[in-house]
Amino acid sequence: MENGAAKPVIVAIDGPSGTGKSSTSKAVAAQLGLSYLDTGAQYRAITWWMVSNGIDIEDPTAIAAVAAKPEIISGTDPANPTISVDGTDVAGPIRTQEVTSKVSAVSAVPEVRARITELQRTLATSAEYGIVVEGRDIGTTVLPDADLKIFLTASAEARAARRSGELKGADVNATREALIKRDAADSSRKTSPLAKADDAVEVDTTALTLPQVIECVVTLVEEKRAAK
Ligand SMILES: Nc1ncnc2c1ncn2[C@@H]1O[C@H](COP(=O)(O)OP(=O)(O)OP(=O)(O)O)[C@@H](O)[C@H]1O
Ligand SMILES: Nc1ccn([C@@H]2O[C@H](COP(=O)(O)O)[C@@H](O)[C@H]2O)c(=O)n1
Repeated sequence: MENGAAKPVIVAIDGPSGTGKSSTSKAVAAQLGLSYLDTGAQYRAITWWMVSNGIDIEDPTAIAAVAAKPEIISGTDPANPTISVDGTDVAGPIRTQEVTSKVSAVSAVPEVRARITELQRTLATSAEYGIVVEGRDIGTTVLPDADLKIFLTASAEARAARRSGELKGADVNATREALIKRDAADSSRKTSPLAKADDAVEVDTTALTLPQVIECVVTLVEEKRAAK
């Protein structure tokens, strides 16, 4: 950990599924003494609540009507990121296949995005030493004035291989199709789609190891900090 007397720095890391956003962001934040926010976990948490409360995921009006109800709390320590809904730890349940398959429909609802975006901005502005925020629309919508914006990419094949390794032998082709489907839904929604900000630095991670990506991002953050 290192934070010294440096001014707070806000880093936005966006990109499609499986490009390494969470692994990279957590490691960079830990190495530089910054907070860390996984915004996908927040969208998964509200999706988990909708499913648990019998809300019809195919009905955006029904989702919008209850979007303000669940209390979602994110812990931003990169060594122990937490996520709870109405006081219940949902770190495990939000990673189920059911939530993964439904999250894009819930996250496309404008009232859900407005609610979650507000939470994200509050956390980002209150981080004492700065924060690494990872998601799909951080550089474009949530924190358009971030000090540094990174857009991670990787081939669908590399991302599927990474994910199926993580899911202990899941079928690579099925995993690849599921990733592509979720990216298409996230990129084509009307409100705040997955997109690279014009001023983001694009890092193609296909041929890079995770430590190489982390080193690349740490260097970019240090350069920004030095220039502040
Ligand atoms: N450069 C890399 N080389 C090899 N494996 C990697 C690399 N980056 C990440 N991984 C692995 O790929 C998997 C997905 O990474 P991670 O969860 O960080 O991606 P993500 O972009 O946050 O995905 P999602 O948006 O779906 O949550 C993890 O098992 C991680 O360890
Ligand atoms: N800024 C964001 C972050 C995430 N989403 C939605 O959440 C889903 C899950 O994200 P993971 O990173 O945990 O895989 C993602 O597919 C998006 O639907 C978002 O909309 N905006």
